[in-house]
Amino acid sequence: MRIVKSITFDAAHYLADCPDARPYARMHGHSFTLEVAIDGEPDPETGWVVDLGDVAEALAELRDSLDHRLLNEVEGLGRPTLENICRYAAERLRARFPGLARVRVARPSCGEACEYEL
Ligand SMILES: Nc1nc2c(c(=O)[nH]1)N=C([C@H](O)[C@H](O)COP(=O)(O)OP(=O)(O)OP(=O)(O)O)CN2
Ligand SMILES: [Zn+2]
Repeated sequence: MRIVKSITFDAAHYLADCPDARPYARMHGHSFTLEVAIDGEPDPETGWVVDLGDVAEALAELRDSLDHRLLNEVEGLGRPTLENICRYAAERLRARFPGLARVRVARPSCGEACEYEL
């Protein structure tokens, strides 16, 4: 089975060194959604794959590191693309949730998303 939980966050970023001086080379902001999927067999006693309360706790920590920040300054994130935000989240959640199967980061207002299948 697969359980899914998501958060939203708002953050600023810029993508320097773009070809043709694209507008996103300048600092601007987005609302992001970040969704994780965790696979596993439900425990026969608890009836859950993992406690969604634990997932909520881990996602709140992750959100704290991203929300209302300049993503270019977030340590360990690298160039703030959707791809690197997915990787950043996966690196922080993997050890705690070995069944982590997918991280999806989207910018709904732009119709853009990256899906990282682990
Ligand atoms: N492979 C990727 N390509 C691009 C990424 C990315 O994360 N991965 N990111 C960008 C820009 O950051 C992104 O497209 C946003 O650019 P922006 O100009 O801000 O987008 P919009 O104008 O469409 O969005 P608004 O919210 O309306 O400003 C580019 N490529
Ligand atoms: Zn952008």
